[in-house]
Amino acid sequence: MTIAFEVIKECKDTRARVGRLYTPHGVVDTPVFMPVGTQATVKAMSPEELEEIGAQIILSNTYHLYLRPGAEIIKEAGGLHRFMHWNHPILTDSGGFQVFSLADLRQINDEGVTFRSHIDGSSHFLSPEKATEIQMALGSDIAMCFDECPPYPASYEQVEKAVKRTSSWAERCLEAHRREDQALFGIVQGGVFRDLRERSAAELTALDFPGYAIGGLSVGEPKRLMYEVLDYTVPLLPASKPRYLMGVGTPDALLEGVKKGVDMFDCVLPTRVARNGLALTSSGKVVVRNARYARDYEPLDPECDCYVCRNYTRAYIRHLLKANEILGLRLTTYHNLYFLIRLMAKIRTAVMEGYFLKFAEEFMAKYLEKEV
Ligand SMILES: CCOC(=O)Nc1nc2cc3nc(NC)[nH]c3cc2c(=O)[nH]1
Repeated sequence: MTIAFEVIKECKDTRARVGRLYTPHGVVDTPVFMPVGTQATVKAMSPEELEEIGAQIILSNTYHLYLRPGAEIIKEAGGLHRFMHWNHPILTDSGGFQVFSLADLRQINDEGVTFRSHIDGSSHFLSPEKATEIQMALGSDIAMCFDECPPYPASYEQVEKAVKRTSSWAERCLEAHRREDQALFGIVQGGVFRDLRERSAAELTALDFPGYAIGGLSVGEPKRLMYEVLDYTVPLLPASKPRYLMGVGTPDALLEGVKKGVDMFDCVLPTRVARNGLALTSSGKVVVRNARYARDYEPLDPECDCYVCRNYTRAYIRHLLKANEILGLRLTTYHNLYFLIRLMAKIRTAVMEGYFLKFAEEFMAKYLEKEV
């Protein structure tokens, strides 16, 4: 068995659950937040710092690594774990979403996708088989099926077409997948249409994947619509397998997703907003670049016990960011990742000890009470 998942504790009054994901590179306690390491690095963080922060599993992007440095180099280097010196679990996406959102798409048909590289304009073709081969070469612990994620809003016909393709491409990925030490997860599409979500889930669960992602969300739809889709989509997935909500998210969305039964999350938010000088704190967002922090000698988050909050002030980090000093980026990123990973640890404890709903309510009351 390349991957095994066990539910350790279920919440009484919500769908939240604590689980354990066993992978070839180690065990992952869920619910888990996965830092995004698009180009084989979580921007501005070393693997040792990620371990210090408590990161259990990271995500890397197939589309990017295929274009640069190329799957062959990473394979020759001994695979992605060795190449980037990260000896814990790695999940790679299939490249589908990236092609749609980054490359200038030349053509998409039932065979696959022809696109021009966003780096040098060269022409490429990605198919379910190719996306699977690349992920086998990278050697991630969890690979994702090559899917079609429609934009939002999208017509019923557009979404239906994407569901059909995603299901047929999922079969082709399964057919092409040959690595015993790598799990392949299916991705449920269907946009915001209940019958299409039901159809996509039925077709994918029939293929008996070891885990399932809920795709096609966090693509610009209102949050309440995302939550509505989760409410009727999560129950369609096998309770004994991990459920992964892609591209989510903010602290409130993480809490809501856990409440609705999601086990795995990824989002560029903590690293991306750090680059804009925004820190996540227990009482809301702190835009530490603002002049109001020039003489603020408090830590980013007075309630945080991370390395950054124990040793640096808002005034110093603001100075670094204003001066475009690399350390400013690093410190803000370190804290933001720690904040989200710590939040997931608190959520796991709250579920284990039976006070998750109370924890979620108290956290949200504090977090959204003000833009600090
Ligand atoms: C992470 C694995 O994903 C894939 O291989 N395909 C895929 N990726 C997505 C990434 C997304 N990020 C967001 N919001 C930031 N929404 C996403 C949806 C998908 C998706 O449907 N399909």
